[in-house]
Amino acid sequence: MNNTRPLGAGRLALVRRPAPGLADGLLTHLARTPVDTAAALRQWEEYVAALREHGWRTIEVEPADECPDSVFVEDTVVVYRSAALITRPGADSRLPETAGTERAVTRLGCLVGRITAPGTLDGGDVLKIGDTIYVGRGGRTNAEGVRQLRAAFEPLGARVVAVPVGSVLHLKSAVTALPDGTVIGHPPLVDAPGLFPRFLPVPEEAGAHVVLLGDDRLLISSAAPRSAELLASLGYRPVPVDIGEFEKLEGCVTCLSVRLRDLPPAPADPLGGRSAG
Ligand SMILES: NC(=O)NCCC[C@H](N)C(=O)O
Repeated sequence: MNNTRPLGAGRLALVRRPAPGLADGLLTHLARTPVDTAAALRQWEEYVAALREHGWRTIEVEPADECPDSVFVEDTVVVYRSAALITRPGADSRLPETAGTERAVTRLGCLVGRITAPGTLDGGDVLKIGDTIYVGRGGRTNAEGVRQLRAAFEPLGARVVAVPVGSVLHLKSAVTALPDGTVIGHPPLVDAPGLFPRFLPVPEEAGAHVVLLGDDRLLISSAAPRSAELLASLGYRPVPVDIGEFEKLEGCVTCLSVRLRDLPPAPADPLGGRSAG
């Protein structure tokens, strides 16, 4: 067994540089505390570096400097196989964020669809586990958004499961999944854990969010050391990152990137295929 991972071998993540007005980002469940924009930029750079160090090629979506929340790029698109569904964010101030994301996924050769009014859907409400797509129906994603997601992806082979979300901003503020499909979450914030076939409680809110870096590595907030310890005890290798300035704005490790899978190879791309983990 060896630990080498070929760099640039098909793992691709979209990221978006923080807007100058980041500190004015939306808050729904948290009280506002001052955000240090310079520290946030450093944290974002370290987050991007962590993706790269673990074999991900990162692509910067063009900045949306007029939108304070644009760094949370995950909310603007949902990718399943090679189809990219551009969202219609549930907060009006975030609507202009999608245009740049659409240009980025179009350049990557995705089939592009759009959530249209009156549907709303934030990417943070969508958790994919294999061909099962859980979608949170909450403050940002409405029933019409769920219907449009189903109509877009079920013909491609997905099964869409709607999950009520009440205590947190997005479904993925409450739960994410381990590489084996086990859903993890901090119980006080998970409205319906029984909807998931396997559910593992974690001791911290920030410990509910992991990004699968590949192999057994999990990107996790440094604000969740006890959850990281739990995951390490299960044979995973947590990779902690400090995203404290984004957590003040109800962000988490998942929402700062969009990991792409199953994209067709782009002929002009010297790296070839992009099947991501
Ligand atoms: N997917 C995510 O977890 N996104 C976080 C978005 C936070 C931002 N302040 C918002 O309220 O839209």
